[in-house]
Amino acid sequence: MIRLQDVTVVYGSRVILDHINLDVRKGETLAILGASGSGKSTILKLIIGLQKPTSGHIFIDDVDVTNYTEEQMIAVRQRMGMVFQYSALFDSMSVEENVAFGLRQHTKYNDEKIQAIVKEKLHLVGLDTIEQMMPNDLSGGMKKRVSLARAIVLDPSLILYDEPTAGLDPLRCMDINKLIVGMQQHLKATSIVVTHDMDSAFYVADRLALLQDGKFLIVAPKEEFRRCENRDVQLFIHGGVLPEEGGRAK
Ligand SMILES: Nc1ncnc2c1ncn2[C@@H]1O[C@H](COP(=O)(O)OP(=O)(O)OP(=O)(O)O)[C@@H](O)[C@H]1O
Repeated sequence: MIRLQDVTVVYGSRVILDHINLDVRKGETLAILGASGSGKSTILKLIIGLQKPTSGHIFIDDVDVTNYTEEQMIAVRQRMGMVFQYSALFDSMSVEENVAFGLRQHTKYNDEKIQAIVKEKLHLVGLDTIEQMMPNDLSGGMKKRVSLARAIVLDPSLILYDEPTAGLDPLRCMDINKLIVGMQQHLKATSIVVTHDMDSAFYVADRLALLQDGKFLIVAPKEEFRRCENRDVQLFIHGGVLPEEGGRAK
């Protein structure tokens, strides 16, 4: 579904991604982990075409989109839903207008149909009867849900999540984790989740990828990732402190 082939991204003299390869399979949820500044968001930007690689190729549904123009990418992006860090809702628009945005931009549906779809998507993320509220009146968790409803409004085949649980308390994090799994099951979409949150990654993902020094240290199914004996992987899993220093991890 998504392939990054020998991709390098250089900003000035800094190599952010160094000849990386990644396949994201249709229908799976892949979590991309890594320290701050390791290039996780850059990978999302490459996939949605907001960033071009310095070298290498990006394939979406077997089509090489590396050299697509912005106009060509707009059509590709319609098959993608993006849940931004901090929700990125339009503050001057109601919840309904926020969720309807993609429909108004990319379809010719009448108001009645748009309202029905907005209602259905809000219901899917567990928010009923809040269409007329403004983003500033919503809690952080509700904003994330609205952001997710907006992302799925065009029934995307790929959903990209940038730090979906950032800034939420543990209960709200679990709400969002359950929603991510629910969306994947309901829409049969492929999902990529960029996160620092190990618990969230293990909850939502089929496979996990860890970026370090411009490369993937490991890309593996959840259990294989958990059992990986590489010391840096174990340090990342355990938040920098190994359970038994000198124990299993090396
Ligand atoms: N347009 C740009 N020009 C120059 N440097 C950039 C640009 N975009 C990102 N960077 C740098 O590239 C590095 C990787 O950024 P990126 O946002 O992909 O990291 P990240 O892993 O998502 O970090 P975080 O977890 O903090 O969001 C960072 O050091 C960032 O400052």
